[in-house]
Amino acid sequence: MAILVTGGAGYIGSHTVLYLNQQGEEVIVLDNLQKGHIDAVQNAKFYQGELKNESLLDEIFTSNQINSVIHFAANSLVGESVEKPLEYYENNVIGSYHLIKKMVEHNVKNIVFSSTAATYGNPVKVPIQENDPTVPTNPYGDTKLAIEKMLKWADGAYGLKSVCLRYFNAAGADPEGKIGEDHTPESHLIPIVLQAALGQRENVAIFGDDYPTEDGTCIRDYIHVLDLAAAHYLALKKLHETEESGVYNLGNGTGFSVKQVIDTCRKVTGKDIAAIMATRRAGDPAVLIASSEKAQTELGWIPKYPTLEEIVSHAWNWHKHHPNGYQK
Ligand SMILES: NC(=O)c1ccc[n+]([C@@H]2O[C@H](COP(=O)([O-])OP(=O)(O)OC[C@H]3O[C@@H](n4cnc5c(N)ncnc54)[C@H](O)[C@@H]3O)[C@@H](O)[C@H]2O)c1
Ligand SMILES: O=c1ccn([C@@H]2O[C@H](COP(=O)(O)OP(=O)(O)O[C@H]3O[C@H](CO)[C@@H](O)[C@H](O)[C@H]3O)[C@@H](O)[C@H]2O)c(=O)[nH]1
Repeated sequence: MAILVTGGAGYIGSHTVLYLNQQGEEVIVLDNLQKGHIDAVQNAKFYQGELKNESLLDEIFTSNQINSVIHFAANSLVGESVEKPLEYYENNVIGSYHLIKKMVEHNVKNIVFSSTAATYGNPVKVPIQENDPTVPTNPYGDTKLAIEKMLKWADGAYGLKSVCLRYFNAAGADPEGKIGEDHTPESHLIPIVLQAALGQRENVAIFGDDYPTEDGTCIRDYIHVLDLAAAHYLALKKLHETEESGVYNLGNGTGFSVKQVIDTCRKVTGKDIAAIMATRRAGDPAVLIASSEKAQTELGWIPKYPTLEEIVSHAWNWHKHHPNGYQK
């Protein structure tokens, strides 16, 4: 039996495909390559196409023996979603609707869904627990919450079992350096700081230093991309064993401010990275830190690379050797 990975040519998807290969699983990838890279897909049957292409989904589900789906494909940038909310509802919510509809029709009963810390909005407390209020501060988080709800109702009506994984900030790269992070244009903090370390940018702009945090900059919980990959595999196992749906946070439980991330990158790279102050980016909550106790207890998930130094080192290894990402 095979696992269908949507968005498997993207950053987290490609690392998960690599991890699934290492576990001996057969993997099929669907990606429209709007953001992904074909060279990031290791050892999987590849379909280039859209989530909303129902006839393509029919072909994928009929010509392969798929018993589970891991669903990464989405638009996923907080700032962009504030500027282009309708694109986010169309690609994320409507795209997922077509996928879920086709899963139900083809009797595929298990899905692991990429949700996000952005479903919480400004947390009422940190570390955040799964049953804390979900009040997104940006359209992106709202689309992910809508998909979680669609999955919940689909479980009740059709017995479609889902695990929604609310990841905090994915970072790092394959420790062996085979694949890494390449978003174009790049908007994520760690790759931007490392591009500055490589001299590809003059400096890093810090988006706001007037947040209610110790140094005034936003605090995030950075989690290694391969630890996320491992959690998907554990989530699938749990779905097969228990046939119960669930929602889990995935983070390390430690927060780092933007300034602390830049300092760690300076330390790891040995480069003098210039930073300038800029205004706040719309939609950013001040602090996001996970409690992942539930994932640890119920999925048996233990992050293998929990320190920010390791995460940045693996990212730096990738960026140093692939300064232009997947571009030849
Ligand atoms: N990067 C993070 O820190 C983070 C944190 C929390 C949640 N997530 C979620 O994880 C998932 C993966 O994130 P990522 O950083 O790897 O993003 P990414 O942009 O690198 O990967 C998404 C992939 O999906 C593909 N895609 C998008 N829309 C599609 C569509 N309609 N049909 C087919 N393919 C489509 C893109 O081409 C891309 O390869 C997303 O759902 C995102 O919301 C990411
Ligand atoms: O040039 C930059 C880029 C980012 N930031 C700040 O750095 C922090 C992290 O930003 P970024 O790396 O863009 O990640 P987030 O906006 O926190 O979002 C990521 O993490 C979320 C979960 O927390 C996911 O849902 C999103 O998909 C993923 O992009 C934020 O405070 C940004 O304002 C800067 O100050 N300067």
